[in-house]
Amino acid sequence: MKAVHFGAGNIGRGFIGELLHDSGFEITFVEVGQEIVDRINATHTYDLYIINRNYEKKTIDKVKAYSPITQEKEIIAAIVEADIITTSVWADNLPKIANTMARGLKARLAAGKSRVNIMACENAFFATNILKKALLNCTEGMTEDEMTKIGGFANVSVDRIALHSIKDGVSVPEIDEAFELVIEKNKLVDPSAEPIKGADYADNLDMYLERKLYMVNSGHAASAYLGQLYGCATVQEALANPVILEEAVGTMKEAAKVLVKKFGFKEADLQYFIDKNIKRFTFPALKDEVLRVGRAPIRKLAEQDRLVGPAKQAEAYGYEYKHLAKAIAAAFLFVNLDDDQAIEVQDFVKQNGIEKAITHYTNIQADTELFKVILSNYNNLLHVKK
Ligand SMILES: NC(=O)C1=CN([C@@H]2O[C@H](COP(=O)(O)OP(=O)(O)OC[C@H]3O[C@@H](n4cnc5c(N)ncnc54)[C@H](O)[C@@H]3O)[C@@H](O)[C@H]2O)C=CC1
Ligand SMILES: O=P(O)(O)OC[C@H]1O[C@](O)(CO)[C@@H](O)[C@@H]1O
Repeated sequence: MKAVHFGAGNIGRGFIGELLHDSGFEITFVEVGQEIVDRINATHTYDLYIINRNYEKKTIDKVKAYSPITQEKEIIAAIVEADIITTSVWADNLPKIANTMARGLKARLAAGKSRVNIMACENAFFATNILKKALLNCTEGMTEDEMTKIGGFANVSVDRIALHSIKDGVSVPEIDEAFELVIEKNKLVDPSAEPIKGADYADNLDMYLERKLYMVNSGHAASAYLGQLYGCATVQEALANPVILEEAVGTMKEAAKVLVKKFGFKEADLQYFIDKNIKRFTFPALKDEVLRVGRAPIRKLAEQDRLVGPAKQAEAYGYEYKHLAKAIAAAFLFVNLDDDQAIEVQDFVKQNGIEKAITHYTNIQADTELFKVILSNYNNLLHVKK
């Protein structure tokens, strides 16, 4: 079986690549980083390291890689022959891969090939739908009809901590042993076939996506943003501070209350889920930088994303959101001179003031209680900043 995966980064090689390999796929990566492409093609293998098993090495074989800049013809040919197509390039980059993927899918249609499962494995709500939109709107412009004829576009929820270190000048993935990949079953080409071993298959993806983004990612983001304010370099350092731990767990609990109401999750199950994830975040051998976990704050402050999403829903249900509001306020103070989004937020706040920034990035209106709580937290946190 053959897989084409766009993005040979931490999740691409460290998570999706591993599962595809273990499910019996030969993988063709499509990757803009030439050094990663060359490294993969040098041996047609790559290594990954499992953090919780004392960084045990695992070698993934039967892989090759193409550059989308110089090898589009080869990528199109690989898409024609693929049994599955996946991505992990960042949701914002999906429009950038759309033309090549559309050309491949159109060539596949022309060749009379069967429908293929397509999944965008990104931390975003219904990322595969975002990819579909990009395929519709790109200059290559696929129609809805063409997409239906050639693809089973299944959304997924992606949960694994995948970091990297640099070995011989190239990044190598380091992964947490625990993971969860939930696949939208009814959108698959054959809903009764389970193409990726180790994944879960569900019809109601909303509840799993919200549990992942609004609980795992809210607590993680809160640790990163507050951690930086308290002078911590890693999430592990941050969560060793009981004040930050309480805030991070608080965001997860506030989100959990919403999910119990909305989807009927059992409170005890979500409490277990919180404890399990705090254990994952604080695993002693893990050194996860607040700069990585807090990266791209504009994406993380968006209305539907990990902090504002649950806060708005909590407000609508009349539930508490004080921890989420504090984490949102802290995100507005996140500094990383290597992160374009962090720079943009800081510049926007400087030029327009925090009030305008809150509404601009979160779409939370100034006349709401949530807005006021975020604003007062922001002003208090200015004094904490180290
Ligand atoms: N790292 C993690 O622990 C987790 C990451 N995710 C999600 O997975 C996605 C990827 O994250 P990471 O792997 O951490 O990032 P990464 O930066 O390590 O990997 C992304 C890869 O995509 C490549 N890329 C970017 N644009 C491309 C294009 N146009 N064509 C081909 N390749 C392209 C980059 O060069 C890079 O190698 C993101 O959406 C992230 O939110 C989800 C859960 C956990
Ligand atoms: O990848 P994002 O959306 O920037 O989120 C940061 C981190 O959150 C997690 O999904 C888990 O909390 C990661 O491991 C991830 O990389």
